[in-house]
Amino acid sequence: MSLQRGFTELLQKRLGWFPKQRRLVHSVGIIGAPFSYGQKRRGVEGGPRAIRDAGLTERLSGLGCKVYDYGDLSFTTVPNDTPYNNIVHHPRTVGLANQSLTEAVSRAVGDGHLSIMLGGDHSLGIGSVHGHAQQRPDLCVIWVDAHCDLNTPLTSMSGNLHGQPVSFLIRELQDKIPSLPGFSWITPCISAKDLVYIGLRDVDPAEYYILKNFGIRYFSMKEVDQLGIRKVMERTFDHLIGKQKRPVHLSFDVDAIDPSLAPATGTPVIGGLTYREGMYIAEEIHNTGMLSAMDLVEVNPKLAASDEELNATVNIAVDVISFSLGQAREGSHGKCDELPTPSSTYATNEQTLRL
Ligand SMILES: NC(=[NH2+])NCCC[C@H](N)C(=O)O
Ligand SMILES: [Mn+2]
Ligand SMILES: [Mn+2]
Repeated sequence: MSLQRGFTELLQKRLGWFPKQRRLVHSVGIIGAPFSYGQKRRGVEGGPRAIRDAGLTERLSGLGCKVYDYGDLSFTTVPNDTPYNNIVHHPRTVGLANQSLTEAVSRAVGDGHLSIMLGGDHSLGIGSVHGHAQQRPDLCVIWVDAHCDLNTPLTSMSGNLHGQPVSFLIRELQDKIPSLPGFSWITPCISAKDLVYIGLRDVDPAEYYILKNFGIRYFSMKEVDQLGIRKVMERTFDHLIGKQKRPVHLSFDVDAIDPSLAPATGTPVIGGLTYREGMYIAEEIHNTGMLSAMDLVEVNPKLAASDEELNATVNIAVDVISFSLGQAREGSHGKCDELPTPSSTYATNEQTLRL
């Protein structure tokens, strides 16, 4: 990308030569969600800042996206937020955060943007999908993650709500979900058939029960190995989109990528997606033309053992977003629409020199 931009800038400076107006790819709305109460390791609230500092806006603008930054949401820590059932931590704080995220995502999509939510922990998936669904009730969800985040408040062994968001979203599961303080506003908004997982490799017993008994489609790392990422994506789209196009919500947990590549995250699991598999997923989702909102969550700068680890993780996060928004390894149209000829080069060079 920077090579391409560098080339264009060089042509502009040296030759006074301008390519045709770049094609506008997307109008995107960025929402920062610096939130960590869905799990116990502080630091993941620094995700939005780290991802922005790595140049997200510039990368997206360079792709031709029109970027609108809604800034960071400010979340309230509810006092006396006692655990539900002595297990589930910070229910009121997590519930309230997701309520305001719902509004923010709904507004961004309502304003005509493709919503990009920067987490924060994955409990934020509740509000992001919920807010998206308020505008696009026919959406489907691709959840790229080492974990399926499908525990209910009654099955969670960790008590962390970032391991439970999907259970609040699926209609068929609702008679299994207790009423949690802080969560009364939620209405489930997807069916089990509207969801596909990619990258799973750490699934709890109750989560496996749900995957199997509710007919949820998933491609664990085993299927990625067996089929290859190309077939995984083909089958994902066959299942979710088929002939009837519909909006896609991509919820990307950075721990889907192998921890040797993206180590700064709270629940790393060995044996993850390669960089190339991660980018292939993002490229193919972009190619559907149906991406309407996405999440990039669980980047925890405080868990990086060095600057290299932090940069590696954050750069992958920016790459996943950029590839989902149209960056392509083969290069892309609209960057260079015509080549300068010797005569146009000469003429514009003269002009530049005279100025
Ligand atoms: N978003 C995540 N990183 N989730 C990890 C969840 C781990 C575990 N299954 C749990 O319920 O606690
Ligand atoms: Mn997750
Ligand atoms: Mn995960």
